[in-house]
Amino acid sequence: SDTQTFPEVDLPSQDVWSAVPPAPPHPDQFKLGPEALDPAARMRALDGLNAYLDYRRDHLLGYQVNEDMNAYRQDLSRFLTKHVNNIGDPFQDGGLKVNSKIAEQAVLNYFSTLWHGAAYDPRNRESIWGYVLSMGSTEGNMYALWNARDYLAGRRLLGEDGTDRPVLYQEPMIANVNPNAYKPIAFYSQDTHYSFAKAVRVLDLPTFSRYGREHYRDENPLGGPWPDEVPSEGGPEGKPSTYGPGSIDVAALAKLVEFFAGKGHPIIVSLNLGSTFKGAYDDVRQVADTLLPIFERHGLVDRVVEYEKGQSDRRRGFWIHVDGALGGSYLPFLRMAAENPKYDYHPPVPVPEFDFGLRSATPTVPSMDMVSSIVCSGHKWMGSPMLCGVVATKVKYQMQPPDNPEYIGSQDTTFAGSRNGFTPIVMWDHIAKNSYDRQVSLTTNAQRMAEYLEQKLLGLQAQKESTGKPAGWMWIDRTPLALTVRFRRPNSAIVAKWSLSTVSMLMEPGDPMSRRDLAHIFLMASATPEKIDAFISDLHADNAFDDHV
Ligand SMILES: COC(=O)[C@H](CCSC)/N=C/c1c(COP(=O)(O)O)cnc(C)c1O
Repeated sequence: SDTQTFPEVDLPSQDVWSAVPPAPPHPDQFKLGPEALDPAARMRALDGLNAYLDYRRDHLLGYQVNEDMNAYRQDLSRFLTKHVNNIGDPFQDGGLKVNSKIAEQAVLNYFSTLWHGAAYDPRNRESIWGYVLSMGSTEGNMYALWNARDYLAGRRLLGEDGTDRPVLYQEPMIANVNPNAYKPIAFYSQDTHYSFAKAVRVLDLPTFSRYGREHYRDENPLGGPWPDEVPSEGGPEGKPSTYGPGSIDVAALAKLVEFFAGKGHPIIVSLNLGSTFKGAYDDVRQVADTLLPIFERHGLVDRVVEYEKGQSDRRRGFWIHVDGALGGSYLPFLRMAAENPKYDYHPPVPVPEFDFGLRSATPTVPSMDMVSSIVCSGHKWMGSPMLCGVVATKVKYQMQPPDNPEYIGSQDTTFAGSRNGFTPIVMWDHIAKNSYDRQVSLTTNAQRMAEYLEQKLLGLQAQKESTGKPAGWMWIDRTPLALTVRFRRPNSAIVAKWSLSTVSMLMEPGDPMSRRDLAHIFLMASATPEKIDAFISDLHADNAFDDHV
């Protein structure tokens, strides 16, 4: 336990669990027009919205959000008296001096160390560059896929601008030997967050599924029609992946990657570290060790990219991205807990490796760093009143930006234009208050809360079974080390009260009789035993599962 005292969780004093939910604000109260609102009416609207959101905050269980605002109000409200904008590169001060880049740099270097990379140094191509996101991990994932696409498409790297004309998306010389040399293909599993379907659309980056259907129609190495995404691991006794843990099927991924690498394509693989519905962790170590021999076999470990006038550079032909939206910010501490006997923490399965320190080798390829980019959200595990996060890659992968806007006094190396300057301060403050030791206790406590919830649900299920419900009636399931537990969807009132996230799943694809309506709870730092008990007591009501069979 940490000696440092911490402010109490920033929750209202009233007894929220039995309180009647405040009415949602009425749209008429918020109608805006040519005239300013009467001051009293304006405050009534804001007061009503605030009371409503306080209640919703105190009952949020269904999403990966830590609602403990950790006294940011006391310490950081002064930064709301100015517009703070980190436009441009985080490590270049730029022309807009009202920026918090000093905090952003500290946050980035903290994650570089946490993810076993070297702190940023533009002269060290292995060091870690990144920036604090103005959206959430959707922005980070989109940026990482954009970086991967252009890196593998042979576009010019940052700093390769010694040419006699502006290097704006200069194309490489198309290798006449391999017409697919600069046509990267993206792979991600069926449990991947929907932001990837959006990102590949925005970037016009072909997935193996799209490119396979368009160019290799009847050649799916898995047999049958091309699947939309890489299959996730199957369930027990050969059951489909709907019964599975939610992690990627590495053997299936290897077959698909082998096929496209064999056709000469460079490869982009995105892996989940805390998948959206099941909280599963893809086995990054197994993927890296399995794919490296394939990359080596097809000349993707080291290749020459040639430009006109005899210019060229050497780079790899593959990119592994880790979507650590959820797990990127707490798994390092779970690993510390498992590795240091002083914490007396014994995980049920090994804590996955995933970061820049992960290296693979083959008999003929010496130790090689395998992860090219990592993302994590700040508003999930850490907790933040506004969206934020970190995207990180290595200096050696940075691309020449599309333009060079002199008027911002910095290179335009990020995704956004204006960038949030408040959230780097929030992330900095969170980190400054939470030592590694404290983080270890927070993350092991979350594991205990997940186990606590699971036991409570199993107890309720036993009661249901004793009154005639079939065995396993509540469909309770938890992937090992996941921060979420999934179970039968309760009635709509309970779903709304606790902001549960729900899905309807055909457990046997194509069989409507196998439909399960499921909900899940994420055990974030703000999911206290009192909150869990209050939720469980709602499930004991006779009608708790009424409007969903
Ligand atoms: C249904 O739940 C969600 O969509 C949540 C976001 C809402 S909770 C903050 N997950 C977002 C997410 C994202 C996108 O992150 P955000 O853009 O920060 O919402 C990327 N990757 C994974 C594995 C995710 O789970």
